[in-house]
Amino acid sequence: MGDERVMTRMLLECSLSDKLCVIQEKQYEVIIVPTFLVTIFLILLGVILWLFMREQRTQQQRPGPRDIAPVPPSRDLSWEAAGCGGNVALPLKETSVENFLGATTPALAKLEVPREQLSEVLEQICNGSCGPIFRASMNTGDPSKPKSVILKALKEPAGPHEVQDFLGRVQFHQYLGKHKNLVQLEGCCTEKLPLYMVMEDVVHGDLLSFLWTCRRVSSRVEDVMTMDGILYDLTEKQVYHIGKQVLLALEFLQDKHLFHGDVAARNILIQSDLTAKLCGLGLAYEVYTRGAISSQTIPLKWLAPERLLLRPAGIKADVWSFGILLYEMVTLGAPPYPEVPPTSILQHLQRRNIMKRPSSCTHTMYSIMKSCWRWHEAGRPSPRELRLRLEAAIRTADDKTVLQVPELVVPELYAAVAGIRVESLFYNYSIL
Ligand SMILES: Nc1ncnc2c1ncn2[C@@H]1O[C@H](COP(=O)(O)OP(=O)(O)OP(=O)(O)O)[C@@H](O)[C@H]1O
Repeated sequence: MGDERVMTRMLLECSLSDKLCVIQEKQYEVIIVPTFLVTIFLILLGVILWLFMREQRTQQQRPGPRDIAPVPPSRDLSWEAAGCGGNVALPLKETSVENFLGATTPALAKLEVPREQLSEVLEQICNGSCGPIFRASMNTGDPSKPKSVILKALKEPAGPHEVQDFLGRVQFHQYLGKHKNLVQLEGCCTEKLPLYMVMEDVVHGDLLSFLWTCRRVSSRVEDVMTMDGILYDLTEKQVYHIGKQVLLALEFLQDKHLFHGDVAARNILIQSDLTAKLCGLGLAYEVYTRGAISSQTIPLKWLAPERLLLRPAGIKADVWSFGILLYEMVTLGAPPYPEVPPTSILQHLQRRNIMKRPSSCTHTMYSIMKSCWRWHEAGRPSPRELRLRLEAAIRTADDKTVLQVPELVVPELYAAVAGIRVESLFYNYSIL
């Protein structure tokens, strides 16, 4: 150490007693190293601030759930859904699908399900708006307990826009989080093509098929029909029970400044204990990304007047459709306004016509339906108010008489009267 000091002093050409030389000798420790450290610190601080401000700017540019200002939907009110990525307006910075997946997937890493875990595809259920929907088996780690899941795939070939839209849908589910009356995202496979959303399997499928299966001649409770552990009968009380769960899901969406946009029996999944789960969240995703529904359209007979008139719509349009859903349930899946052609529905409503009370519907339930079908949104109850009315009605509702409709459904006829393309009905119903 001492030798080193003498050497340094010799190099600096100063004597051992020279005080200034001590400062010069220690300049590395006293001046240069701290200055260097402070400079590094300032550079790091600058980078962090820049990253923070960039993040803030992108968040402001993205129309998030807080700034949803409903704007009118597009003029195209056909019956056909435009589907996944059909009309996504987000700017696409990455040009290749691989680049895009590489840049986006870290955000979804938490949800990533290793593909090896998805052992076998059991069946294709239908073609959804983004691509085929499969039922598959997922390895849970315990070979004796494989789990059945639903895989919503992105159809191939897919371009960057479709990929971006699909990933946006996955992130939307992630944003929504869990609610027991919304179909649940379990994970995703998004690191490479083909892309999948992994959803919980709601085994008994959609409510419309369930309602059709409930149709039968007999009304005796002893003749209760079961299949795969589900009871195919429905009482007034159960109609309220299912309706209440749908309203809880709508309240959840409303709290997030969203609305569903396509409330109908075909978009409700049902479990054997009659737990109802709202699915078909494609339009809610549009509301989330754009603040309004524009690229997809839904069957006209479920739409509130403001939607038919292409005016801004919100949760009260869902309330209108909820009234139609009650009608669907109490008639065991009859098409709404059977005597009105789908394209004349707006004129029909403009003449202030609403559906008559079905014979199977009590006056209490019909008065709830009528409150949903008030022309002006402001006059309709909120989902919460409706739920409270349903909860009050449940207390005195009939829990014994099984709803019955003897006529069986011919899907093609139903589709024509309801104004739905028969291929877009994912029905899976059995005549018991
Ligand atoms: N989790 C699920 N469990 C059981 N069946 C399901 C599930 N998800 C979807 N299905 C079946 O697939 C059909 C279509 O589902 P869904 O409407 O969610 O798909 P989609 O056409 O991709 O809609 P969107 O684009 O609006 O999300 C349902 O009616 C149902 O029969």
